[in-house]
Amino acid sequence: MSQKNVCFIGAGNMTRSIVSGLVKSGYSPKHITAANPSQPKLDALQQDFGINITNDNIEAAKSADVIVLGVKPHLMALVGEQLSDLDLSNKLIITIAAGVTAKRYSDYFKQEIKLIRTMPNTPTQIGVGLTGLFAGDDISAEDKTLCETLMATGGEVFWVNKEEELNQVIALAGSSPAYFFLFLEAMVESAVKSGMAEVSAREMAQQAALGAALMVKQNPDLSLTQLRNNVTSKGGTTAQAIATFEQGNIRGLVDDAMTNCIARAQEMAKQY
Ligand SMILES: NC(=O)C1=CN([C@@H]2O[C@H](COP(=O)(O)OP(=O)(O)OC[C@H]3O[C@@H](n4cnc5c(N)ncnc54)[C@H](OP(=O)(O)O)[C@@H]3O)[C@@H](O)[C@H]2O)C=CC1
Ligand SMILES: O=C(O)[C@@H]1CCC=N1
Repeated sequence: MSQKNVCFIGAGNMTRSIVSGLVKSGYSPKHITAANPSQPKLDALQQDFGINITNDNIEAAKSADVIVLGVKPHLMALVGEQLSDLDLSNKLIITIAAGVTAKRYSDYFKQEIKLIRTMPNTPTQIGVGLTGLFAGDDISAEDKTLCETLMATGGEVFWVNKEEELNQVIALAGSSPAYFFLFLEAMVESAVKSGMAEVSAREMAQQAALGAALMVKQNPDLSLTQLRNNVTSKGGTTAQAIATFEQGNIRGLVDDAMTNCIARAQEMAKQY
């Protein structure tokens, strides 16, 4: 991969995940800079990955070929204002923010910019992430390849044809690691309530989750229902657990959660 200078504006959770994926895949930390107002997260990134750090967004962006916007959506206007005096015409801007539409960025940065919208997730930090990507017709094949190559260091990439489809990527992959963590939390809480040590309960639940995820991935010809049925003996223990989930309308609950996730992204798109 050609080593472009990449800067991250904002050094929070998602920036850390992407930087980790990049460096672990062999991207030179000398070509990576993170900018953040407070110091501790920057220090941790420098210590863990050897990247350059600064408190100055403009300094970071000046020497960058690629600027990754890693701040919360409500701060995007402020960051755009801060960088608006720079000539950004030769830089590729990648945003990871949920719910800020591509057309808003030219207003924020007060100039036409080359922008690709992405939706990564935190498993990117260990190379098993998924990033949804959207580029308008104005973006060159070269810039698309550059963005894809950078984001693919953290796992799989998936281009969407319409910008609205990124909201489905949020519900399915950007936000969803938190759903699975919630499920594991609930399992561990139940086991602890029954008297098991938390550390043992977590170990068993996490190994079962890992095994289940790998079985799904390694058996693309088996339906999810088949994989579930293979665990579920008639009149047995799993059947009782599954019946309890179904009685609690787990499918309806998941549908509501994902629908509300998408609705929030749509609401944010009007807000920011
Ligand atoms: N977390 C996730 O799983 C995912 C997040 N995203 C998107 O990533 C973006 C960041 O989320 P996340 O990493 O979770 O958030 P974090 O709060 O962890 O990180 C945001 C960072 O931005 C910094 N910051 C605040 N103001 C500025 C500024 N003016 N200039 C530069 N940096 C600034 C904050 O610094 P300080 O703490 O010092 O205020 C903080 O370190 C969001 O837009 C979100 O939608 C997308 C996919 C998944
Ligand atoms: O919760 C959020 O808004 C961000 C986007 C996807 C994951 N975290």
